[in-house]
Amino acid sequence: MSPVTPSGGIVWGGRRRPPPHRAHRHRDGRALRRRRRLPTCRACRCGCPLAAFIADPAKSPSSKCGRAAADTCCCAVTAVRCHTVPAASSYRSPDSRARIPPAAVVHTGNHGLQQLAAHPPRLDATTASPRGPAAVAGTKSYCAAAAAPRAAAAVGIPSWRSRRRFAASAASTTTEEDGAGVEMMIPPDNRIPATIITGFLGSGKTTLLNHILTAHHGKRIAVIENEYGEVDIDGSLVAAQTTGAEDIMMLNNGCLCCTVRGDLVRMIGELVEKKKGKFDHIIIETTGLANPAPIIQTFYAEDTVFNDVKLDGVVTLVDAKHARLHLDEVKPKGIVNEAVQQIAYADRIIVNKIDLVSEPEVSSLIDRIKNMNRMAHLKRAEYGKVDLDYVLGVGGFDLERIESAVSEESHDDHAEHEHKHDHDHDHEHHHHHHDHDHKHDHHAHDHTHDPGVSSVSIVCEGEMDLEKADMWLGNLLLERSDDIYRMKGLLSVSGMPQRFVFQGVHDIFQGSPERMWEPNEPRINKIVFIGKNLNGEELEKGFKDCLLK
Ligand SMILES: Nc1nc2c(ncn2[C@@H]2O[C@H](COP(=O)(O)OP(=O)(O)OP(=O)(O)O)[C@@H](O)[C@H]2O)c(=O)[nH]1
Repeated sequence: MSPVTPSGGIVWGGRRRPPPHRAHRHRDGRALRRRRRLPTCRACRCGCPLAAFIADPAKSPSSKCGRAAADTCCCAVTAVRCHTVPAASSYRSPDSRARIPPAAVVHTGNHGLQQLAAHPPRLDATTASPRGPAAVAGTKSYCAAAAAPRAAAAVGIPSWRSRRRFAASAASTTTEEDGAGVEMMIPPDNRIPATIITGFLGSGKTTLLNHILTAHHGKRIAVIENEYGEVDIDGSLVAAQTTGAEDIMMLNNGCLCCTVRGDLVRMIGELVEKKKGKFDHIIIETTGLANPAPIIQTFYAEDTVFNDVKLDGVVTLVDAKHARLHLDEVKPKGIVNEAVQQIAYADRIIVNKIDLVSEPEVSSLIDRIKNMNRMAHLKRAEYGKVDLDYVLGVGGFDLERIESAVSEESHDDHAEHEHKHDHDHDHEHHHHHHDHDHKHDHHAHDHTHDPGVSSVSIVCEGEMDLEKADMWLGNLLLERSDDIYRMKGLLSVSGMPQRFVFQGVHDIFQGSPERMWEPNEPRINKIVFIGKNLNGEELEKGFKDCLLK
């Protein structure tokens, strides 16, 4: 289930079920052995099999913060959050089981894209686009009553089949369900932005934090500092250098991504409750051994966090001298390599300590990092000295910035390229991305240098068949959501006058129609995946098969 977020996006979570005919067949058409019926989530009735959560409670975002996870899937946590999204007023679903924000576009499990196409945002009479002047003015209008049946569907619909039927009828009905001109205003997204600073042990996180805190930016920053041990060394290092204007909260004796995640939720809650209005930004410094994924998920899965705080970006420090050692480390099966994860989830990467290595060493490290995460911007630095707007106000999880994220995927290469020119070094330039600037055909990168984590980007012209795209993405996430760390895309959907943007972290997915396509604008689809063992050719084929023939 999914709400429209305060910024107008749609969020949903949980494992998707494939349509029945697919669920009972292997890809090659062989019939599957009949599956044992698994208990399903009781809280949101999404139909998610709970086996994974029962077998591995750690997989449930709720389990770490003390909520019972036994009969609740990750969607249910999302559902709780959905119902408490602040809104001008709230809609009570027909069965009165849940409060739904009035403009909630509640997805129907497997047909998020289709639902969106059926009910794109209705433009305000005074606005040209939901992301145009309306967004600047901080208002967006959506069809209110259209949310009602979807909300009902979300809280009470028992099976995938009926949800699908509902989606189909919603798409074709335009009378009372559409609310006949009733429009609701979505409030602007006033949630407090939060930045996660991560990076391996000693990479320069605290140094960067001090650089931010001591700079003149006019922002009032609250800091949550996580230390593995009981003694808050970093806390004193940070505190000693600040003017005392900022709040520094310590989270000791555990790592944010596991043992003290509940404390993070509590701490953010406290900050918001007691000090709202007294700070403009939250910075969270993780331990050097943190896996950012569960921390990112906390921002979506926990009401107390989601309602008041939005994740702005993940900034990862990489120690130019020692990174290779950590990236090369082979971990036992099932254990993640934190250094790799920290790069894979980053929106901004700072290759720090470049004073300690030669230029060719930095360049080859940068090439390697870019192969792992092509979406993140990358800068070199000494002592974390970067412009503040490089790390604050990133909008890495903001749908309004998706386009630049997927388009600038190539720009950074150019920036890096220019950088190389600046330094006038004699080494090879890589023209990896130049091709697609000139032919809007296809292009997929499957970087195999790092067998683990890589980026795959696909660009192709044409219009997407919504049903096929929905099915493809649904099945992909069903099978591979553990391996797909980040995903961002911009789609040209057949019949949708706006561009459709989306971003996801594993199976938490956020999407929204964006500005109108210009009359002569080429209908180009772009999608970028970052994940483990990605097969670029397979992804490209699956994606291109969704194009209207
Ligand atoms: N030579 C050099 N040293 C640096 C640079 N950046 C940071 N350092 C030093 O590296 C050491 C570790 O920096 P920190 O900022 O504490 O690193 P950290 O990532 O917070 O470390 P942990 O909290 O232990 O994970 C400190 O002594 C810094 O002064 C740099 O660019 N060049």
